[in-house]
Amino acid sequence: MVRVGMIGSGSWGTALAWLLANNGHEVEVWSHKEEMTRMFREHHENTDKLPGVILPENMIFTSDLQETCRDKDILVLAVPSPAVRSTAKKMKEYIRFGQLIVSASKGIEEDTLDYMTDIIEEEIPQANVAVLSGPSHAEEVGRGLPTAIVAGARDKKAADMVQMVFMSPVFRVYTSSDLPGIQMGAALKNVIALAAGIADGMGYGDNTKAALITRGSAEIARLGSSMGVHMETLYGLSGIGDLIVTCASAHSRNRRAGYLMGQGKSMEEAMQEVRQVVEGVYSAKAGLKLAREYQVEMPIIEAVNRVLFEDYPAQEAVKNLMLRDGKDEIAEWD
Ligand SMILES: NC(=O)C1=CN([C@@H]2O[C@H](COP(=O)(O)OP(=O)(O)OC[C@H]3O[C@@H](n4cnc5c(N)ncnc54)[C@H](OP(=O)(O)O)[C@@H]3O)[C@@H](O)[C@H]2O)C=CC1
Ligand SMILES: O=C(CO)COP(=O)(O)O
Repeated sequence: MVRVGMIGSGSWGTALAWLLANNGHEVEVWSHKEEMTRMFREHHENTDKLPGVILPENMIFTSDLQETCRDKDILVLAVPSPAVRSTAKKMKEYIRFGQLIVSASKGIEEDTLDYMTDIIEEEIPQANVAVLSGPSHAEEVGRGLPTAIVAGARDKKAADMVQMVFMSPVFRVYTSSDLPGIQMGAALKNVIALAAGIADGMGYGDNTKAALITRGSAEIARLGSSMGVHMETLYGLSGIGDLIVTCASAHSRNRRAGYLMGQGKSMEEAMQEVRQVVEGVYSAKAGLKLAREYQVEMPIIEAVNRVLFEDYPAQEAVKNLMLRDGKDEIAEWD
């Protein structure tokens, strides 16, 4: 048994708290609003973001960040990516040297192009930082449906610790040393999922979806290759695995937001209707900045940016993607 502090109590923090409690660990859950803590204390359930997943009676809920960080073997940071830096800043003074913090958030910071683990390391230099990522919708993890995921860390001991703590008969955890590769796939799949959702919303078919997933994966691989991440990671659980689930699942908020935009809603209207964090909207600009910095062609990411931020009609964006100059898939002719 280890003591875990769950920092963030949206759908993902709630599902992970449920999983870890089922694994026999002592879990304390921090919410950034008192009203959320009251909801958890009263119902032992996140009635707003993950109804139906009942947390144990003995689980502690609080809005006191210091209390959640104190005396914990592991802290899991599961807040939306735009809130990771500010939350890490607040945590800093409560973290002891070498304390393990696992990032469960998916995103790239727009201004700095930092991954979530970079932000945590910058803000809390005394921490030992890891990441957990892969195809894992909270709605399914919270029902105990078999899921496989990757735990990444710079040192093997930290990755092994995360694997040991999270692993269960319904949650299989692989370890990895490729922190950038894991987080690049995690952030950019959300942008491609917006495109897949837009295509669904416009009434396109499975062929279109398969094309977006495959060519989206090619874009991410091109960038990954320029940035020196491992291709195995991008073709693994946190890359193609998460890309598939996010583009296809009915649970995906990114796909749903895209769907609403494909049906004619604005980005703001779609985000409001989804009522949960749509990370692809925050990572889209970061993806485009990286493409420009590393001079990599990323036409789908570019098209999503135009539709999101320039009011560009989705129909035109699809037409432009289809009518780009003919390209090779492989060009090793004799
Ligand atoms: N849901 C999933 O299936 C998975 C999610 N993730 C990742 O987990 C992260 C969290 O997403 P998820 O739990 O799904 O999001 P949700 O939309 O379910 O919940 C977000 C929660 O974060 C709270 N919040 C908003 N701002 C802050 C802040 N500044 N500090 C602390 N909490 C804040 C929200 O509260 P309020 O009501 O005030 O907005 C809300 O309770 C994201 O990066 C996501 O990509 C990863 C894997 C799976
Ligand atoms: O990252 C996720 C599943 O692995 C969640 O994706 P959505 O944010 O699109 O729901």
